[in-house]
Amino acid sequence: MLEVNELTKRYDEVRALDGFTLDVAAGEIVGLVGHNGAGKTTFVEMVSGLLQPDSGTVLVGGRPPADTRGEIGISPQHIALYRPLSVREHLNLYGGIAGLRGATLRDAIDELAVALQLTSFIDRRAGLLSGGQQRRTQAATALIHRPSLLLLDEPTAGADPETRQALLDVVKQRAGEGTAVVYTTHYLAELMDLDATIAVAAKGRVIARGTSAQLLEGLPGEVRVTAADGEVHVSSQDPTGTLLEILGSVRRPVESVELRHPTLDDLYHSLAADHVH
Ligand SMILES: Nc1ncnc2c1ncn2[C@@H]1O[C@H](COP(=O)(O)OP(=O)(O)OP(=O)(O)O)[C@@H](O)[C@H]1O
Repeated sequence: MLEVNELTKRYDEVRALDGFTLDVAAGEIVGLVGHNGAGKTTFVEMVSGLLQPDSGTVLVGGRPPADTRGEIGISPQHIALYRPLSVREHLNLYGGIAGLRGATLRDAIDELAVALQLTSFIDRRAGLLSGGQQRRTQAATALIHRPSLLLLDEPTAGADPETRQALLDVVKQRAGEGTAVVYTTHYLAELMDLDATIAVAAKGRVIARGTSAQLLEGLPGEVRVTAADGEVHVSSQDPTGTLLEILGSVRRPVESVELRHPTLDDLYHSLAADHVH
């Protein structure tokens, strides 16, 4: 659905993108993670057609972004709502631009209002909403026309747990219907919840890509065993096997056992640590 090949973009001496390549299939959620300044937002802006690359190509469903605007839904990192317009007016506006009319538009608004819990403030002006309510409204403007590609740039930044879960549930549902999703976040736990594949960006390129299981393979976990005569704490690629080995050799009563398998946080630190600007 999305094919991005070798994008480059320079701002004077800063290489914002430096050979950024990423494919996203229909129905796939790709979690795009990386340090501040890794190039994630620049990439999202290029796919949405807001920014031109110096070189490289972007294809959405085989066509350039400029020809596919109605098929893309974007929730930018910074809240971009019209303060005097109500939530319903936003959804009418965005849905209308995408060609939705009459009962189809009304049904789409009703459905999203329930899914993203907008109902209680749907006729309130955006300027009077809380941060979390604005986040949900912004996400709704990206979803209203059922785009085939969703670009969500830190959609849950500053959101409370309920807001976050409502959004994650809608994203999962849309992916289940075949929408391709690029989901930029610093909250790695969200990507586990979404069952997303992961792309790690650093210095303007994707340095690792795969399922979380693929990317976690080979990363060490930790085992800590405390016995009456002291503590053993080791890093191991097979924490369960190592734990059993230690338990087999301990001669004094064991007081506590701690076993930690590698997480996405470990992956993130191991891959991105060497690539900070
Ligand atoms: N308009 C601009 N002018 C100059 N430099 C820019 C501009 N936009 C981005 N950059 C630089 O390009 C690099 C990539 O920025 P980008 O916003 O894409 O990173 P990011 O991965 O989205 O970061 P964050 O996690 O902080 O949102 C940074 O070094 C940034 O300072």
